[in-house]
Amino acid sequence: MSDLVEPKAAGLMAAGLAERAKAALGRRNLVFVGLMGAGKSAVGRLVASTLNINFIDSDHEIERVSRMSVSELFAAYGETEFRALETRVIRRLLRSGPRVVSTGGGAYINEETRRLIKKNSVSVWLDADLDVLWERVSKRDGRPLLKTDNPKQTLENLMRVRYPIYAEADLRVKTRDVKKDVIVEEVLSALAATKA
Ligand SMILES: Nc1ncnc2c1ncn2[C@@H]1O[C@H](COP(=O)(O)OP(=O)(O)OP(=O)(O)O)[C@@H](O)[C@H]1O
Ligand SMILES: O=C(O)C1=C[C@@H](O)[C@@H](O)[C@H](O)C1
Ligand SMILES: [Mg+2]
Repeated sequence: MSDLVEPKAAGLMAAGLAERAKAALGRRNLVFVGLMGAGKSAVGRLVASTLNINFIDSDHEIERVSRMSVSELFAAYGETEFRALETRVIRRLLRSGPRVVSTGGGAYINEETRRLIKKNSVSVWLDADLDVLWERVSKRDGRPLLKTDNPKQTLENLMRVRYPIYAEADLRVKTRDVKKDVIVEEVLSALAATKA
């Protein structure tokens, strides 16, 4: 079950919050899941630098090892092969924690990948409303699943199918139109409240 972190006033990070969050994480990985545009990559990177631990983005790692972009991989091999590669890459990334890993939007939906994440990680679902996601993803191309006649409708359909699965994540933080620092602080507060 996910714990929804209530928004709180933006401000200076509470003294010791990063230390408490890091202690709660222990040797586990912190894994961001959620739909395209939720901010997994952007917020994940900031959380990692705040905690002073390594950050890796699974989409970037897939592109590095395959020397192809995600769009090229989808076009050349299709989604099924992409998912198999994604599972292999994430299995390897999760082997040595603690690490912050931002996953691609579909990673947690894959049963095997989800099982791997549940084994040794704290997962955070960055939850967001359709309009927030749409505002962000419509600014940049390169998301093969949104190359449809009505990408906003496609995004909404994905929300319907995927949100019950993302809800299996350990933590849930509602992202919205606020500074990334506010979301970072809410992630750290949620993490600090977990038991190692
Ligand atoms: N809280 C925020 N406020 C404003 N912009 C944000 C916020 N969080 C993320 N963004 C911006 O939204 C865009 C999408 O974010 P990001 O690439 O991190 O999403 P993602 O969840 O990793 O998506 P994908 O699954 O496609 O990789 C980026 O330009 C990022 O800077
Ligand atoms: O939501 C998804 O299924 C995807 C999201 C991106 O991060 C990429 O991993 C790819 O475009 C697939
Ligand atoms: Mg990303």
